Amino acid sequence: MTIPFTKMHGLGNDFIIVDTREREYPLDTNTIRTMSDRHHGIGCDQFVTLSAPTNPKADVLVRFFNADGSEAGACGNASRCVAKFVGNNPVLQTQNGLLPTYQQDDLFTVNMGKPHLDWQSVPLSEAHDTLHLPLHDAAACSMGNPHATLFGDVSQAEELGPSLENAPLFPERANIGFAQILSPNHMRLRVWERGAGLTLACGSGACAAVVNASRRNLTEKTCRVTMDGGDLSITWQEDGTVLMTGPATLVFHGEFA
Ligand SMILES: N[C@H](CCC[C@H](N)C(=O)O)C(=O)O
Repeated sequence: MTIPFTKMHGLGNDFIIVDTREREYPLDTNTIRTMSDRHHGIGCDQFVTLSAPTNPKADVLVRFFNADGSEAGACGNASRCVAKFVGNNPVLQTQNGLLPTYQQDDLFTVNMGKPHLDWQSVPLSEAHDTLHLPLHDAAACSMGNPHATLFGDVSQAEELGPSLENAPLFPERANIGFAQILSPNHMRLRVWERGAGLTLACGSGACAAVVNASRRNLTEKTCRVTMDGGDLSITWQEDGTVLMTGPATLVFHGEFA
């Protein structure tokens, strides 16, 4: 059986999307890893499945898997791509709850929900102030997936990312953001992603970085985040939820043999 898929990206953070709403496909972890492999398969940072929602307030149920086959509770860039793929401003049902989406011209906004700020929710393996971890003085929060943000030099991502992703402090591993504050409303960010490595952009990582930076009074709650693949606009709203706005690009449709 061949598996139809759609290839999309958000600022170069790329995805395979398989729509199982009309028909099931054999998508075990091995198949996901093979399809995600850039040499033996199609290649992507994350693999995304769409299925019928179980919540009547949602339009589509979305699951996110890293290239290593591990499941992620959130994926901001992929959420914008799913909003474009499904159309009509769908509400996404995800592990992190219902995410409303809005399109304006060629930009897509996803309400990524509220960040989780306590150590048990990140999660950490022991109690710590999530604003100042005993690990490069990083700040941590969850956007439905674990994020740690280091403030300083973005060039350290490749050097420090692998060990920090797997640090004992992160029992579920973590996405590691390296942020440089440029102004109260602008930062540079690079993210070493859990299960995927260094990506050109990370939507949930950009949300986490703005939440963490504003908690430390390093930026305002509205901030432009410039990553290797381009810019996202992030706003941590008064109601506690985080808006992320950026592009979503369709690359091609295909069939995996
Ligand atoms: N690229 C995604 C993040 C994937 C997160 C995944 N690496 C994990 O949490 O395991 C984004 O745009 O938010």
